[in-house]
Amino acid sequence: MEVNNTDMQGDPREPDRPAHPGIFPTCEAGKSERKPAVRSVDFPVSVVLPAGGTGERTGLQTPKQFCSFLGRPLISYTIQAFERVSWIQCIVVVVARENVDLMTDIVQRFQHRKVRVVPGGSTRHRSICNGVLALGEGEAEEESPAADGPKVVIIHDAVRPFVEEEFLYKIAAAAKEHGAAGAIRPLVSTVIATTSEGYLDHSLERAKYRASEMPQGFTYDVIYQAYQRCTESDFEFGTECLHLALQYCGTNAKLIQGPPTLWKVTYKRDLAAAESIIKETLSQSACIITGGSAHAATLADGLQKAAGALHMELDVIPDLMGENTGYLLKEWNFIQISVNRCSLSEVEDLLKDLEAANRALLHPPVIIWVHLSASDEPSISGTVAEPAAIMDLASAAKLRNVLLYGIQVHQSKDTERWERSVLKVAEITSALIRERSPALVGQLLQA
Ligand SMILES: Nc1ccn([C@@H]2O[C@H](COP(=O)(O)OP(=O)(O)OP(=O)(O)O)[C@@H](O)[C@H]2O)c(=O)n1
Ligand SMILES: O=P(O)(O)OC[C@@H](O)[C@@H](O)[C@@H](O)CO
Repeated sequence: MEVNNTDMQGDPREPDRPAHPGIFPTCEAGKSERKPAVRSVDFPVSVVLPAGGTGERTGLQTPKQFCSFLGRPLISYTIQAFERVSWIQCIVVVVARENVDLMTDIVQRFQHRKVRVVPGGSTRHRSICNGVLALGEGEAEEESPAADGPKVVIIHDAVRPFVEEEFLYKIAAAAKEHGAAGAIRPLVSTVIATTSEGYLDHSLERAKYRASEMPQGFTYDVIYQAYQRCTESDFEFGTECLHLALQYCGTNAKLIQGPPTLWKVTYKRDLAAAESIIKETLSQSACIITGGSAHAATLADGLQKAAGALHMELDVIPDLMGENTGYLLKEWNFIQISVNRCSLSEVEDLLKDLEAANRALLHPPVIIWVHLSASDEPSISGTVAEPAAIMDLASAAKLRNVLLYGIQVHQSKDTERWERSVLKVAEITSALIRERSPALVGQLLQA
């Protein structure tokens, strides 16, 4: 099994690769061609997600792993990042005893698979140890774990939601080969030692050091024995599993430089950053449904031309039939254009399709109903949309975690005015998709 060994030799000042938060399934229909094939391991791998902390440094009452973004707790995003990896067998989530019921409810509500919830301890090491022991429950002897335990255990802070499958592969493969492996990142600040009086004692040469991040991987027997042999002081004050492997098992971890997305949510500002990344990732594309109307196709064409400046990729289709049904499985944003048709039947059909695809559990899909009044086309049912109708339908959709917005636009014969209207539709659409604001749900905005 070939593990890419250049990761460690990378220049610590190398330009960071663009953030690719791996929070969405890489196997989404129709998008898999945009992602390189991911590699798979051929040995059993399980995961321990320590989530038993209180998140004091956020200053919030709610532990950060349970803070919600777009209706889902942070930990659910992290679990999703692991459960979508086909070669991961079991995910043990370790939470404070008082949060076991809450965590069990989250697992059920978001239909997470392969997950076990176990009570944590008073420190991170104690929680991780509980998770490791839970994986090996069975006929474990003193110095060796249960025979049916996993070959490799990946340990990953539950508050690091943006982990990519390819990097998990690298860590698991290196752990299998070397007994332990860990993610590292270049240091941003220089590390200094202080005197007891609070003065500078000395500083470390930054180029020689790295920040230890997560995920980390261990062969099960290494991490199991490390926790069997470590001291109470390790349990109480330690922060580094790689150190335990070296200190108590003589296992020197292979270090692999990871992408910048491995950062840990620690402070309140990190929660805002995580929400921004999640929203950004959901907002990169949209599907315009024209219903086969020439006027709608003209508007769609104008929106596509404006989309580049709005950093969005727009696909235009007449309907969601045949091969276009794949959009229901891969797209998060839909723009339904109705021409001189105040009936919301097309939107109602789209809502039914989305419900059947069961996507809204993971993230709130967005539907933007664009009512285009074209003066030279016979009106089917009035030329002005009824605000109350869309408000009512949007309220019903919200209960199913689908966000429905409306835009009213008139196709002017004056080219300049029409171009301005098209640009305004593009700007409103982009903002609605990017922000997914609950406050604007059911509103009929004017372009
Ligand atoms: N007794 C503990 C303490 C921490 N953790 C987990 O270890 C990870 C990294 O720890 P950290 O970022 O320090 O989380 P908290 O301890 O919650 O944060 P704070 O120190 O601000 O309270 C988190 O997912 C946290 O939930 C744990 O499982 N059990
Ligand atoms: O110290 P904290 O509990 O905030 O976070 C844990 C981190 O120390 C840990 O995730 C990495 O440094 C890798 O060991």
